[in-house]
Amino acid sequence: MRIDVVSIFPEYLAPLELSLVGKARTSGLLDLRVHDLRDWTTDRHRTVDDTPFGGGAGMVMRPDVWGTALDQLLDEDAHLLVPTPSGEPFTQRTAEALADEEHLVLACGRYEGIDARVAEHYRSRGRVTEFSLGDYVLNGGEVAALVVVEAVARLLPGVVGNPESLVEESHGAAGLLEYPVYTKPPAWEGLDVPEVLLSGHHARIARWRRDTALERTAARRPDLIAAMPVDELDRHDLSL
Ligand SMILES: Nc1cc(-c2ccc3cc[nH]c3c2)n[nH]1
Repeated sequence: MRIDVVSIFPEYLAPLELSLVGKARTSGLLDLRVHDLRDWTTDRHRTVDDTPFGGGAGMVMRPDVWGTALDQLLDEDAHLLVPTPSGEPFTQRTAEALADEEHLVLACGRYEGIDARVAEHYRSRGRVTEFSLGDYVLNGGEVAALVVVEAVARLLPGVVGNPESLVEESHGAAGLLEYPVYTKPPAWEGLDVPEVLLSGHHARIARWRRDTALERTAARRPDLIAAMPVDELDRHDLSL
């Protein structure tokens, strides 16, 4: 998979040289290229923004500079991803779908955002997804790009050492939150590890983990339970 990330702060993406994503790049599993949007400017000051039509505070990123950059980076099978507070939610399902694609291009905005005509223009030429990480406002799209690259890269075959660990995870196939995990020592600060986990009884351990995941999900994310298909609820012995 190839991922291009365009930003006026390319150094923000430096953490993607580390750990699993860094190894995926070195091994060739992931072809990740980070670009400075200002490399596509033509004026002496390398200007990427201007004042907003209609007035208001802040600056807006110019469509022409983005257009020059994206015309160069987007090929016919590329999927343009634009982080924005007004986008559709980015979820594990989104990551799973993106992990099957050949080429992603992440356009990281700053200031008050990117001129709306950029997404509009490229929608007429290929796939564009404006997405949000959640209902809070960041100062730019770079943090969202870090999240997307990590969430997608870890799903690529060969990136995570033990693919089993991708099966049982939060918001995984069961759509439940993860159960709590424990390791040695068995007692710490007067707190013990749940007995069942020391029993070696795999069926009971599996049941405890599923029940605890359900309890956590019902308590912290009732929306996930409400969104669960009826046959899934039945599978978890849940009836609403
Ligand atoms: N979920 C979420 C995305 C953002 C975001 C994304 C891009 C830009 C550009 C300027 N401000 C931005 C904020 N905030 N929160």
